[in-house]
Amino acid sequence: MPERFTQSARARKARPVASSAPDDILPSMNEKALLRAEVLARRDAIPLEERTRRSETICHALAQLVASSCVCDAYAADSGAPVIAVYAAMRSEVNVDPFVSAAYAQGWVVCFPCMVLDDGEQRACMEFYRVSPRRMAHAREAFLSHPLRRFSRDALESEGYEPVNPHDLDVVAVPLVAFDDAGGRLGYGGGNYDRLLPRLRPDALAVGVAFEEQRVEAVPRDPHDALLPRVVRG
Ligand SMILES: Nc1nc2c(c(=O)[nH]1)N(C=O)[C@@H](CNc1ccc(C(=O)N[C@@H](CCC(=O)O)C(=O)O)cc1)CN2
Ligand SMILES: Nc1ncnc2c1ncn2[C@@H]1O[C@H](COP(=O)(O)OP(=O)(O)OP(=O)(O)O)[C@@H](O)[C@H]1O
Repeated sequence: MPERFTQSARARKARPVASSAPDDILPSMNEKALLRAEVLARRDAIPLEERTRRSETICHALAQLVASSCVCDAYAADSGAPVIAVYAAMRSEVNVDPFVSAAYAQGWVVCFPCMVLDDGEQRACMEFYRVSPRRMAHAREAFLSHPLRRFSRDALESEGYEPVNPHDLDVVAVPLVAFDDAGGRLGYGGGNYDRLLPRLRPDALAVGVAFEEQRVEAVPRDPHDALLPRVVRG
């Protein structure tokens, strides 16, 4: 698909930022860029077969965590289904496909992120779209295979995809570049999850997923950084 869907494509690599940034934020941005590059190299070095095997273990633990959380208890009482945000793995991220399969098998509602650009806006924002098992192949071609591309909200809507309000998310599996034992987290540098996490309901379960190689002593922390105390790692 779907060039008609796409407004622009940008593959991004971690790199030190340009020196035009204000002095007060430059040190942590450069520190983060260097840490990002170092941890991504460590994650990329895990052989694919091993990543697949360890991803399955992580997914199993994640499914158990969600099933035993009070989020699911609440739905069991009124026979509704929890709304779970996941992601389509890129590069060497933990592959959460086995968790997605388990979620569908439980009848949970599954949502994926997509970078959306509104008319006249410069900055894309991350929205979550519900994807039913029936629509999975369509969604994969439409937007899941291009996590960094920016899509037109109207084009997505005309294909039947409506964004989910973050307030309606019960569980969010957060992709990570790096994390520490104090809840510090680092992503690809878009600030997307930093913006999302404070918008979740207080009772929502946000949980990072990562390989042990992604744990670092301390992630540099800025005022905008949202903490993520829970990480399922393997
Ligand atoms: N698998 C997966 N999917 C994902 C994510 C992820 O981490 N993993 N994302 C996790 O975020 C989003 C895509 N990742 C992105 C990472 C960086 C930028 C980015 O740097 N964007 C702007 C900077 C922000 C701005 O415009 O001010 C840019 O391109 O300059 C965009 C998207 C949504 N889907
Ligand atoms: N809540 C926010 N409001 C405005 N800008 C923000 C917010 N959170 C992050 N940003 C901006 O996003 C940029 C990237 O931040 P940072 O390097 O911490 O991202 P990250 O944690 O790696 O990304 P992500 O949150 O997508 O995983 C920074 O320039 C920061 O100013």
